[in-house]
Amino acid sequence: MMTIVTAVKGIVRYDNRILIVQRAAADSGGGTWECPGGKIDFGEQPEDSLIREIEEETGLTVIVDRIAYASSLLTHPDRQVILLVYFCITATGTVELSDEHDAYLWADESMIRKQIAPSILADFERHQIFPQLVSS
Ligand SMILES: Nc1nc2c([nH]c(=O)n2[C@H]2C[C@H](O)[C@@H](COP(=O)(O)OP(=O)(O)OP(=O)(O)O)O2)c(=O)[nH]1
Repeated sequence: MMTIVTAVKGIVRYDNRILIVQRAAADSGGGTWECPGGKIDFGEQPEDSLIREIEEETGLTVIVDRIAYASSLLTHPDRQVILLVYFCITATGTVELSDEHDAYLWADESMIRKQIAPSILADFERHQIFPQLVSS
C-alpha cells in the first residue's frame, strides 16, 4: 500500500551554530547526520509536534521561529515523507540524546557541509539556508 506521512524537522540555532544529530548505527539510515524531528501524531499541530520530537530526541525545549522550507522524499518506493522544516531557537546548548541518535554536533556551515546527508544539504542550498543563518 502507498502511504504518505508528514514529518517535522528543526534547524535549531544556538550561538551561530545549528544542531545536527547522527542516527543510531542500528537504525535505518544508521550513521547519517540530520536535523532533529520526527513524524506528526494524528491530530497534532506541526509546531507542537516539532517541540515534542526535539524534546524527546535532545532534551532541548525549543521555540519555533518560522518555516524554512517544505520538501518531499520517498524513503521506500511506496512510502512518501513530506517534511516541514522550521527554524527554531533554544536558550541552552545542553543536549541529552535518546536511543535514536549516537552523537550530536553544534555545527557551523563547514561542519554541516561535511557531515549532513547529501539530500539535506541539497535542500539547504535550494532554500538558501546558509545565508539566512548568518543574517538573522
Ligand atoms: N531531502 C531531505 N531529507 C531529509 C531532510 N531532513 C531529514 O531528516 N531528511 C530525511 C532523513 C530521513 O531519511 C527522512 C525522514 O525522516 P524520519 O525521521 O521521518 O525517519 P524515517 O522516515 O526514516 O522513519 P524512522 O526510521 O525514523 O521511523 O528524511 C531534509 O531537509 N531534506
